[in-house]
Formats: sequence, C-alpha cells, structure tokens
Amino acid sequence: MQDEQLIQMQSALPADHQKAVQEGLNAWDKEGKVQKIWARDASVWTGKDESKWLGWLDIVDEQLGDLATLEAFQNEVKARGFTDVLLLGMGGSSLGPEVLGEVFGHQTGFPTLHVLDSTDPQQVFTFQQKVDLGKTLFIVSSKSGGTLEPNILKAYFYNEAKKVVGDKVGSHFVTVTDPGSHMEDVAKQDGFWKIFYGKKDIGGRYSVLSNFGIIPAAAAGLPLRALLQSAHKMQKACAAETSLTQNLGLQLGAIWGTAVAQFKRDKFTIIASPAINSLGAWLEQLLAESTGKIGKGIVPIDEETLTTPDHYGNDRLFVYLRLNGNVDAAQDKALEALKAAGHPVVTLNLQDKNQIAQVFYQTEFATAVAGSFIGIDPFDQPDVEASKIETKKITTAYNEHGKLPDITPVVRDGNFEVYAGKVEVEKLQNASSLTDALKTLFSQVQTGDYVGVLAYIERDLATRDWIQKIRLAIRDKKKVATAAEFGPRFLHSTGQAYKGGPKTGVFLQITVDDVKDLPVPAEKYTFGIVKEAQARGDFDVLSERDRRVIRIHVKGDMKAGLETLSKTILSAL
Ligand SMILES: O=P(O)(O)OC[C@H]1O[C@H](O)[C@H](O)[C@@H](O)[C@@H]1O
Repeated sequence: MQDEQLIQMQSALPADHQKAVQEGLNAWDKEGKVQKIWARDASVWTGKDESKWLGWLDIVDEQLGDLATLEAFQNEVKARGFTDVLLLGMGGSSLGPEVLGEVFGHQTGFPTLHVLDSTDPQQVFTFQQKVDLGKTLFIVSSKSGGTLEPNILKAYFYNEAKKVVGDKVGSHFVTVTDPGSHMEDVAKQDGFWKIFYGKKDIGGRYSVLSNFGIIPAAAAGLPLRALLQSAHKMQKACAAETSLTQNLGLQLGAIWGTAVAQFKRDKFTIIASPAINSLGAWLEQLLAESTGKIGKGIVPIDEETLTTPDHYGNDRLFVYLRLNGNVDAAQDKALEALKAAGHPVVTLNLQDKNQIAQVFYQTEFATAVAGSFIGIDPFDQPDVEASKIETKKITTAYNEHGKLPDITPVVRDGNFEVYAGKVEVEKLQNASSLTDALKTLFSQVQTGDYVGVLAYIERDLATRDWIQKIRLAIRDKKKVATAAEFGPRFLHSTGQAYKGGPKTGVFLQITVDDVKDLPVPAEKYTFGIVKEAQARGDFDVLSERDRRVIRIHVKGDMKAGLETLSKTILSAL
C-alpha cells in the first residue's frame, strides 16, 4: 500500500513495454543503482562529473531546516506592503516560480507574482504596465548570474523603478544567485535589499525546490511548510532504503527511459488538469535539457490539445498530471481512448495543489533515472551554449558597427521574407512565394518527425491561441507531434533538444517587425536588437546542425501579418 499522502501513480503500458520496464528494474536492483545515485556515483550515467550535480536530492531537508528564515522573509515582504513581485529570469530560474505563481494565484495580504522571461520589447513593456513600479519587489533570478536576459532586464527595471522611488531603489530588489556570481556583485554594488544563494551542485532545471523556487514562493505568500513537507514525502519515497516497487521516481524513470531507449517513443506528450497546466512548461525544460543531446533524448510536447487516437503515431508517450477536484472530463475520456488504442499513458494523480512539490521531486528523480537508461549525462546542456555564442557575436557586431549584419532572404512575398537554413537552401531554389516555401518545408515532414513553431513575439493569450491554431492544424494534417514555443523563452528549455536531440525536428521560425522597442541602459543595442540576435543565433545553430528550418519574417503591421501568415500556413498544409 502506498502512503495515501503521496501522489498516486498509474501506468497503462503495452505488454512488451511493461516487460521491458520490469527487466530494467531488475537490473537496477541487481546493480544497486538507486543506492549509487544517493552515493553520488557518476557511473550511473556517463562517469563524467554527474556526481557534482546531485544537490537536489536532499535540498528539501535543507530548506525545511531553513524554514524559519524563509518565513521571516515572507513576513517582511508582507509587512512592506508590496503590491507586485516581478521576477526577472530565464529557464530554471523562471519556469518553477511561474508554476508556483500560477497554480496558487494571488494570496490575500501578499503581492501578486509576475514572471518575465522575454526580451520581446512589447512583452517587457506589458509587464511594466502591469505592475506598480513604486510598490514592486523585483527578484532578479540567475544561478550563473551571467545570463544576458536577467542582466538587461535588471538594468532596465532598476532604471525605471529609480525614476519612481529614487535613490532607495536598491531596497526594492533582491537576487537569487549562486555564490560568487556576477549578479552577486551587481546586487552588492546596487544596494539590493537581500541576496539569497543557490547551491552550486544543483543545475537550473533541478532548482525549483531550492531558493530559486522557494524565495519567489515566499514573497508571494505561498504555504512554504506544506509545500516542502509534501516534497519531503516524495524525497523519502525515492530514498535509497525504499523498496524499488515503492520508489515512485525510479518507477516513473524506468517507464520513461525504456520508452525512449527501446521503443522510440520519444515524444512525451504532457497533459495537465487546467489548474496545473503551467507545470507542463517546467517539465518540458527538465526533460528536454536533461535528455536531449548527442542525437538522443526526449522531445516534450506541451499544451497540444488531445484528439482521437488515429492522429498519433507510435512515437508518443502520454504523461497525465491529473489534479483531484479539477479534472477535465474531456481529457480523461481522450486518454482512456488512447490507452485502449495501445498508447502508453502514465498518470500522476495529485490529491491537492501542494502535491505539485511532489511532482517536482518525482520527475527530477525520474529524469535522472531515464537519463541513465538513455545513456546520456542528464545534468549538462551543451547545445544551449552554442546559440548563446552566436547571439553574442551578433550583439557585439551591432555594438561595433551600429547595425546588424546583412542577411538575404530566399523569397520575398509582399510583407513576408523567407530565410532558408543550410539544408533548405537548395530545396527552396524554385520557391517564389510564401506558400511555395511553406509547402516545400511541410513536404519534408515524415512519420516520426515533429514540427516546432518557434515564434519570437510577445507571449499573451491572443498569440498563444494563434500559435495553437497553427500547431494543431499541422498535427492534424501531418499526423506528427508539434511544439509551439515562444522565443527567447524556449532557448533556455526545449531549445537544447531541438539542436542536440534526435534529428527529427522540422522548424518554422517566425519573427516580426517590433511594434515598439525599448533601450537597454548603458548599451547601444536595444531589447529589439537582442531578440533579433537571439532569433538569428538560434536559426544559425539549427541550420549548422542540419536541421530542417526556415525563418519567416513578417514586416509591417504585426497583427495583420500574423493573421495572413496563419491562413497561408493552413492552406499550404
Ligand atoms: O539561472 P541562469 O544561470 O540565469 O540560467 C538560466 C538558464 O540558462 C541556460 O539557458 C540553461 O541552459 C538553463 O538550464 C538555465 O536555466
């Protein structure tokens, strides 16, 4: 019997998959691999430096030990009467806080938590409008302290807030960063209210139960004790002493790892009850950055609305995060049909919202286990760096020459320009319209591929609907998995798997003329230039890695342009 306060996990697997999982578990038992994980033994993975990245295993113990300090901070934030908390960060520093903020919502007596993880000038401006700058607590969150986005967002908001609150502006800022980082220096120099430290042996995507998730949760008035205690139950369930059949992290990881390594079911399709939908974006980063490398790994598919089984290939595994009391009957029904059709479905049944902390821990453990099955190092992200280097080259060129390097489209069609990646140049030779280009790209989509729509535009309800319409049309027509992502946010998440993972991706990058631009203090480049450089850097690396990619740039009026583009995509399919 499982402890009833733990998440209940159910798996429906085809018989051969179930058998392979059992064999995998037997081997783990024989080799004592769970004990090896807890002994920080890198031989569980590739034998490189994995032992240095396992601080997340018992971070919950440490946080529970620090609860008094965390709650004291929570009370101080409350007492200062802030109306908003604006968190500035990317990837592991933003996706966890976003889940916590969205799942729990506004807490009476506490500020509302907003998470900004974009360089899109319009999006930055929207967030500026959303908050009361004079009554906002800014959390600048960056483990390395060197990431471009949190640095320029900090510079921008520090300036803007200073206009309202004057010289005491530093007292409206805190940072969460690793000891010795550049951001720590910035915080000291600019008189930040507080500096909270991360742990050097925890990577960004495993950091949500460390200060990177818990400090924003404290500021927003979330129930810290309940969350940490819930996570602790899962930590115990994954402990070295727990029997393998009770180890929920191991069980899940074995199913995941086997799906990829033995059955080529690498498109992990994440379905979540409405109130915990944001968990999907967090899980995407964990899965994609941890496993998507050296041509292997998991391609997470988030927010792809469910449909009938005939739309899915045998490259899928479904992960259902189901919250009691918030169940969407249509999701239940669609997943039952998928099970009946022989697709593997794993369900994590959450009894209450606090159990999202258990999902964090269980899926971290499971990802580490799956990484071992797949045969990769689940703690590095070699290909994220590649696009950062390209972006840096472009922003440096801008600073030197006052303009971006020239690039030439292969097709110009009204307000649209089409750029081709290396493997597309020849194929698009005879294309003379946007429709031709799209048809050429879509004609290359094969069974087992996935299509990624990568849009460097403001992420809001309208654009999320817009991208959703496009990706579902692609799925329905091509019968392949689809990803709908916003840049630069995904660069710190699924971007790793798109560049370094299985070479089955077909990418449609979309950029627009910015409606407005914002300056970056002390730099020649603007937010708009940074975003353009990020899009180009991403495109260049995808192209260089022989990924099938085209970029469509929409000139002029954005709304009208995006509307025409979606219609053209739908008709080209
Ligand atoms: O927290 P930071 O050091 O600023 O890093 C933010 C993000 O940067 C990179 O893109 C990494 O690939 C991510 O894993 C990380 O979460």
